[in-house]
Amino acid sequence: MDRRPSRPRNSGPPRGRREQGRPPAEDPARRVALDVLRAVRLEDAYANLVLPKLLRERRISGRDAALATELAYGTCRAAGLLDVILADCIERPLAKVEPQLLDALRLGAYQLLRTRIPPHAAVMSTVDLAREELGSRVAGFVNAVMRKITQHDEAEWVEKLAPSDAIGALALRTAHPKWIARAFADALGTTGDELARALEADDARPAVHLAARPGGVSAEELAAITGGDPAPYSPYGVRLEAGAGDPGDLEAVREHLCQVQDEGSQLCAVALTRPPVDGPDDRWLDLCAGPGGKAALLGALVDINGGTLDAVEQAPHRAKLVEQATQDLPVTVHVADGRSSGLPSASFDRVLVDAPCTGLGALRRRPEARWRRQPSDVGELTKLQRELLHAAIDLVRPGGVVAYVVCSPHLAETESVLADVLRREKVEALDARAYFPDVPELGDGPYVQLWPHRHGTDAMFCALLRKPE
Ligand SMILES: C[S@@+](CC[C@H](N)C(=O)[O-])C[C@H]1O[C@@H](n2cnc3c(N)ncnc32)[C@H](O)[C@@H]1O
Repeated sequence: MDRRPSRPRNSGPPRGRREQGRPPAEDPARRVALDVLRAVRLEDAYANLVLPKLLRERRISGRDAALATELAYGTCRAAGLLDVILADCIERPLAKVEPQLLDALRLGAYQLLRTRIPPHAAVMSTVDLAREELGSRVAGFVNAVMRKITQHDEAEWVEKLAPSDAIGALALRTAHPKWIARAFADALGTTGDELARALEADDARPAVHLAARPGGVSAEELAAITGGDPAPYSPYGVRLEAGAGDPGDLEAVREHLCQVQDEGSQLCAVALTRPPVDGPDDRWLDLCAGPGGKAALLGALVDINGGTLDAVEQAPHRAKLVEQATQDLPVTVHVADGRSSGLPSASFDRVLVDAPCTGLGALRRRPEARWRRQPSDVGELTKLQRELLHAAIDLVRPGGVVAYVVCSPHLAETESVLADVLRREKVEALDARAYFPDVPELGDGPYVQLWPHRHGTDAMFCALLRKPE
């Protein structure tokens, strides 16, 4: 690789002389953020797994941890937007900029455009970090690029660089790839400002939601213990403020009184339990159980009535997580492909298919995911989704209920899967809205699509099907 830094466009002579030669400031927060960006780039790591690990290892807490979190997650989330702006400031294509240097530039650009960090501090700290990474030869270049970015605020940059089509412009403004903005538009329509509100909500930091373990504590008690608020819709939900620290550290989570679980996920799991069924109702199945969030909720609910839950998970390490999440519940974990689990046909009263999906509904929680996912992922997943749903319909008994759930609003993974399966199977689609009581804005049914901007949840989709007697 050519190791010369690229020259910024119209940069003139570097203005960073004052900083050159100065020893790098102690800057643990930015250092960690940069290391997260590197792990995401080089190891396909998940930022929300790497960051807490690095913070623990380096004993970073308090304000430094909060800053590292804001910078690491924010930069990952905004990467595509930052790149469009950086590309305008640098003469050569970004693909030709050294990757470590590009990480530092993205981190700096994020600070300049999307935080209240004073510009001089953002510029100087970025120059320092880049110099630590790559030596003094890059200092002038980084300084010049950063100063170029300060010439406009985010809104001005977006106006300058946005494509002419409405969805493309909205995608840039809300830091989404265009294909994802289009998938949201397909599900929501493009009239009014709802698409903009959906993409904006998807670009914001989400609150942490907890689910109180049924039969353990109530949501009100959990709220009092954790300092959160009872969630508006889930009978087990508690919402904590965004940025309230690592929820895994909460004593209530460690003691299995509750788990971290989006309120939308809670609602979809609970919806499976709500349609009445004639006859026995004590054998439930979770066909795609890892890492075990919904299995823990369902296991606790079925336990109250003396029933059992079977939990199938194909990936052995994720099956272990299901075991851990459900260790004191009547749950049997099977490591198997849900399409050929070996479990007996027509033997379960309720079956959940929480199918593998693009996760486009939970982009808020997985900062880098929007830039990693590709449109080509969708086709492969929808085949698996259809096959798993057929298997679930085989496994449920006549009169029993199947919930098909995905964390995505993409129509190919939601309505199209249902349309295809309903053409081939004799099952009745229930009006799922009836089993999300008091949840507003659920559309025309029969399926439920939750949204961050409407419900404050992930964009979970839920269909409920009944097998005829
Ligand atoms: C959306 S996640 C399920 C989340 C889980 N229900 C929860 O609430 O924690 C989908 C899971 O399905 C698993 N999976 C993928 N293909 C599978 C298959 N053919 N059979 C069973 N599980 C599968 C994945 O490993 C993943 O753990």
